[in-house]
This record gives sequence, C-alpha cells and structure tokens, in this order.
Amino acid sequence: MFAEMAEERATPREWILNAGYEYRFELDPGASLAIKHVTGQASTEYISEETAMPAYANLHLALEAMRVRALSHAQGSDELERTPPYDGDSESAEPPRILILGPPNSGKTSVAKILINYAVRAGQDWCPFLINVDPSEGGPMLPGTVSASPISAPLQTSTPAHTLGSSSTSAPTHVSSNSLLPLVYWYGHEGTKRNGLLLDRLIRNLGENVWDRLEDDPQGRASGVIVDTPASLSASGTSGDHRQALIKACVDAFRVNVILVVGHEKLNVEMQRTYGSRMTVVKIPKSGGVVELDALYRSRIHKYQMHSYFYGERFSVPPGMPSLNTGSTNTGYIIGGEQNTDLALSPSSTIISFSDLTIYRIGEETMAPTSALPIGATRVVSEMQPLLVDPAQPGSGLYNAVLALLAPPNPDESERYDEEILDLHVVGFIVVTAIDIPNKRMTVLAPSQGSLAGRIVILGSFEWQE
Ligand SMILES: Nc1ncnc2c1ncn2[C@@H]1O[C@H](COP(=O)(O)OP(=O)(O)OP(=O)(O)O)[C@@H](O)[C@H]1O
Repeated sequence: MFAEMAEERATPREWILNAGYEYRFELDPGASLAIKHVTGQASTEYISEETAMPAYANLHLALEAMRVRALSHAQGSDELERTPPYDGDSESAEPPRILILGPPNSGKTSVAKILINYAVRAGQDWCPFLINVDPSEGGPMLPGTVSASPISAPLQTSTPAHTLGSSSTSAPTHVSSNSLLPLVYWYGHEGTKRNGLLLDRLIRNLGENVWDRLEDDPQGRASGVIVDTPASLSASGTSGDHRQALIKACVDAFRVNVILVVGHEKLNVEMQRTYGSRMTVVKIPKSGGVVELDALYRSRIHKYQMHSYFYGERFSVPPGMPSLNTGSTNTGYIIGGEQNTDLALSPSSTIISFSDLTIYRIGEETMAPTSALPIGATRVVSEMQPLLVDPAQPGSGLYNAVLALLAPPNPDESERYDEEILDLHVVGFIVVTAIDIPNKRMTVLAPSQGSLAGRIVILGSFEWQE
C-alpha cells in the first residue's frame, strides 16, 4: 500500500497495488509528489505480463550471477564452480559490461537506472560504472557532456535536472554523501551527428580512464559497466555508418559483452548479426509507462539543468508530510535511501579580460562530416582541430555561450601534443553574460569565485540565459 500526496493537495491518497502492478505518475512543472510505502513489500512478486519489470528483474538476476562469478574468479575462490553461469557459457567469468540501445523514448535511461540501482542495493558492495554517452541528456552533469561515474549508492530520482544522479557541487561546506564525482568530457553539442569523430574520441577517452581506474580494483571490475546511449545510435533515420561507428566505439571502449536492445525487433536482429557471435545480445521489452518527451520539454529541462548547476536546487516536500523531515540536515533529506539535494548555491559574476582565457572551438562551426565530402576530397580544417576563438570578433558566438573549463594541460611541455585539449576532461562550466569589445573584457558567470586567468575553455553550441 502506498500513500501519495501531491503538492496542491493536502490530503493523502492511498493506493493498493496488487503483485506485478506498477505505480506511475506524471507531474506538472514545479509540482512535487511524496510517496510513502505504508505496508507490504516493494520488491516484488513478478507475475503480470502488463509491466516490463519481470524482464528487468530476471535480467538483474542474471547480471548479478555474472558479477559474483567474476569476483569469485578474480579472487580464485571455488565459488566459481557453484555459481550458475549466464547463458550457459561455463568458461566465462566476465562481469557484465552492458550497452543499452533503443529508439527514442524507449526507456533506455530508465533501464540503466533500474539496473544500476538493483546492483547497488544488492548489498554486495558493488560499485558499477554508469556511462552516459548521450550528450543531449547530460547525465549527472550538463547537456553536451559525456561522463563516467562509479555508483555506490542508489541514484537520486526525484529531480528531472539530474535523472542519472547529481554530481558534487561548488557549495563549500557540503558535498552530499552520495553525490557523484563523474569523469566528464565536453562534446558541446546535442546531436551525435554534429561531430561524430569527436564523440568517438571522447567515448574512447572515457573507456581508457575507466580501465585505468579499475586496474587495481577487482570489486569495481566485477561490478561491471552500464552504458546509456543516445537514441540516434538506434534511430532508423540516422545513417548506418554513423550509428555503427559509435556503437563500435562503445563496444571497444567499454569492452561490452552484453547488448540490451529495448523494444526494437529490427535493431535486435541487426545487433545479433553484427555482434551475436561474440557477445550476448538480448531484446528486452519497452515499459508501457515510458513517456514521449517532446523537444519543448527537453529544452525546458536543459534550461533547468543549467540553472541548477549555478544556483542549486530546492526540493519541496508537499505539505502535510512532516515525517519526511526525519533525518534531514540543513542541506538535504534522506528519503528511502536516497539523498535529495536541497542546495542553494551562489555563483559569481566576474568581469575578466579577453586575455585571461584561451578559448577554442573544435572544428569549424558549420562543417559537413568527412563522410559527406566528395570522394578523394580532403578538408583544410579537420573535424577535430582545435581552433582559437577571438572574443574581439563580432559574431564570435560567445555571447550567452556555455564554455567548458578544462583541466590544466600537461605541465611538461615535451609531453604536449597538438590535439591534447581533446583529451582534457572538464572541471566546470562558465557562461558568458556580456562582452565589451572596446575594452576587451567580458562578464562571466562561474559556479564559484576564483581566478580564471590562464584557463583553457571550449565553446560548443549550447547557450543559456537566465
Ligand atoms: N515505467 C515507467 N513509468 C512512468 N514513467 C516512465 C517509466 N519508464 C520511463 N518513464 C519516463 O519516460 C520518460 C522517457 O524515459 P527514458 O528517458 O528512460 O527514455 P530514453 O529511451 O532513455 O529516452 P531518450 O530517447 O531521450 O534517450 C522519462 O521521463 C521517464 O521518467
């Protein structure tokens, strides 16, 4: 039995869910809803064919068996002999490294989240990596990024700004206990076709970093990897070469051994043909609860994500639910094992000189992909060439632009290389709010105070205005 209370309604309503039923809700912007589990169990007896959860739960059990086998194998324990193998392959002791594919609005992100949360709730100290290579979504960071986050606690699910958990913030006094510390690269665009080569390289960078990180961590390695992908990797409207190249980049970079295809028969057949001989390809059903998100909703979420990055988020508990405050701190509520960040941040608006920042964009602003060039033609500027952006040029594209602040390059000059900035991860973001060309100055909004002098930033195609 669940008690539900929406913000505009002071009296709770009770719902009795039969076994195999799923409780679904949709909220208007700004509305919030509290759900209290009153009686019964929310793990579930799976008997209904109405929901996709039985398939997801069975899948989780199979993945869990793979993790246990992999860890046992790594520890050289005889547990290996006793753990049932996945798909009958008695030789395999590989942990699950899963690529989730599916058309737009098929519920890929939700499946990724469900599988990650099942894993970390299993009580086995798993810490799987959640990889987000969908730049239109932003994962735990901002749209335009791709990221890898080790997940050790259930992902926050209560805010549309961070559907894949919140990363730690600039707040000086507080880092919530389960905030993520993702490794982030800046692709800078929403669509994967805009610069496929760059996205390919960033995916491979993420992979290398994940394996470096896992090298001395058998528990982490056994926990596996879950990769959430953009819909364009599965959409029929996208060119086959582009899709296949990015799928291959993911398969190679994250050593994928399980491909999950969410509710798409043709794609399942295609993946079976391409990868079926060397890994498990499984089609899983699309949940009937998935909501079709339109472009307007997505652009509203992008704005909300940007606002939350700079100003934090306030989480409003519907009135009449005082018990939810139990266990709260000044900065967050702990509800159902999830920490809901409730932070007001204070960004800083600073005037800086043009010369403080070195600003790049990657490739020309308008550039057809290499594959679209006539056969034999080469271009002068490559898609991956960092090009300096001059703020003094009218039309530089900097006004209201979101700029990714990069980690410093290698201090050893002899280790530097031309395209090094493509391989530097992101440490934060700033937005240009005013440009004063005569005085060679600009105003930038940054999450915290601190000098930006000497920093390298990259311009993409994202803009934001308060
Ligand atoms: N079982 C469910 N019940 C209610 N809402 C759901 C359910 N599954 C997914 N949703 C909602 O449907 C929307 C789309 O789901 P999701 O983001 O998982 O799809 P996706 O395939 O990853 O989308 P995209 O094409 O953008 O990558 C989200 O708002 C999500 O919260």
